[in-house]
Amino acid sequence: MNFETFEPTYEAILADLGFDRDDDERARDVAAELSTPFDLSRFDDWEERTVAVAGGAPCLHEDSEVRIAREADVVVAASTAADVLSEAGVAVDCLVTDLDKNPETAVELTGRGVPVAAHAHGDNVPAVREWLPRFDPDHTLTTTQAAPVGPVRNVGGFTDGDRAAFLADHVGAGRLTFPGWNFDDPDVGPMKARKLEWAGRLLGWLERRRGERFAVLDDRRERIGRELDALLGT
Ligand SMILES: Nc1ncnc2c1ncn2[C@@H]1O[C@H](COP(=O)(O)OP(=O)(O)OP(=O)(O)O)[C@@H](O)[C@H]1O
Ligand SMILES: Nc1nc2c(c(=O)[nH]1)N=C(CO)CN2
Repeated sequence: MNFETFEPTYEAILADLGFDRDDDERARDVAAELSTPFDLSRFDDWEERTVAVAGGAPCLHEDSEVRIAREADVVVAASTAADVLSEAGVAVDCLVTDLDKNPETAVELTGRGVPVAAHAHGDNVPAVREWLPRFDPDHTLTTTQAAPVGPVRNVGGFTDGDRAAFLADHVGAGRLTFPGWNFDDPDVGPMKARKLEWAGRLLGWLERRRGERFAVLDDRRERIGRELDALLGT
C-alpha cells in the first residue's frame, strides 16, 4: 500500500487515539537522519509463500500457535513474538517493532543479518535515537506512519502486528496466517485495547483488498466490515 491510500485511515487513527501528525513527522525525520535505504526486493522470496505474521498475545506460547508459525514458509514477528518464537525454536525471518519492548532482540537480529523493520512515531523518538544507531544499517528498514521521506518507508499499518501484515502484503506474500493474536485479551490496558481495535480494522481492510479471509477475524468480520464501510465510504 502507498501512503496516499493509507492517509485517510491514518488521519482517523490519529483523531481517535489523540496522536499528533507533527510529532510523527518529527520522529520520521529523526529516523531519516539515522538510516539508509533498504531494498525491499530483499523480500522477493516471500512472494506467493505462506507468511506467518506472529502477534504478541500470550497465546503464542501455546503449541498449536507455535506450530502455525513453524509450518509457514516465512515468519514475520511483531515485537515480543520474536523472542517467544526463538525460544520455541522457530526461526524469525523479520522483526517488526516500534522499539518499545525488545530493542536488544533487534540489535541481535540485525547483527546476524536478519532484517528488522524499525518504526518511528511521535511517542518513541528517544528510543529511535538510542537504538537505531546500534542496528546494522544493512539489515534495517525504517518505517513511519506519516508520509515517507528518504529511506523511511510507509507501506501501511499501525501496530507492530498489522504493520507486519501490510509489509508482507506489500512485497507480494501469498497466504497470511496469524499465530499469537487475541483481540479480546482481558489483560491489556485501555490504550492497548483501542490499538488492538485498530489492528483488527486494518487487518479487515487488508483481507478485503486481498480477497482473502483471515481466520483470526472470523468472530468479528461483520462488525469490522461495518466500521470499514463507514471509514472508507464504501
Ligand atoms: N493480545 C495481544 N496483545 C498484544 N499484542 C497483540 C495481541 N494480539 C495481537 N497483537 C499484535 O501483536 C503485536 C506485538 O505485541 P506486543 O505486545 O509484543 O508488542 P508491542 O510492542 O506492545 O506492540 P505495539 O507497540 O504495536 O502496541 C501488537 O502490535 C499487535 O499488533
Ligand atoms: N504517535 C504514536 N504512534 C504510535 C503509537 C503511539 O503510542 N504513539 N503506538 C503504536 C503501536 O503501539 C503505533 N504508533
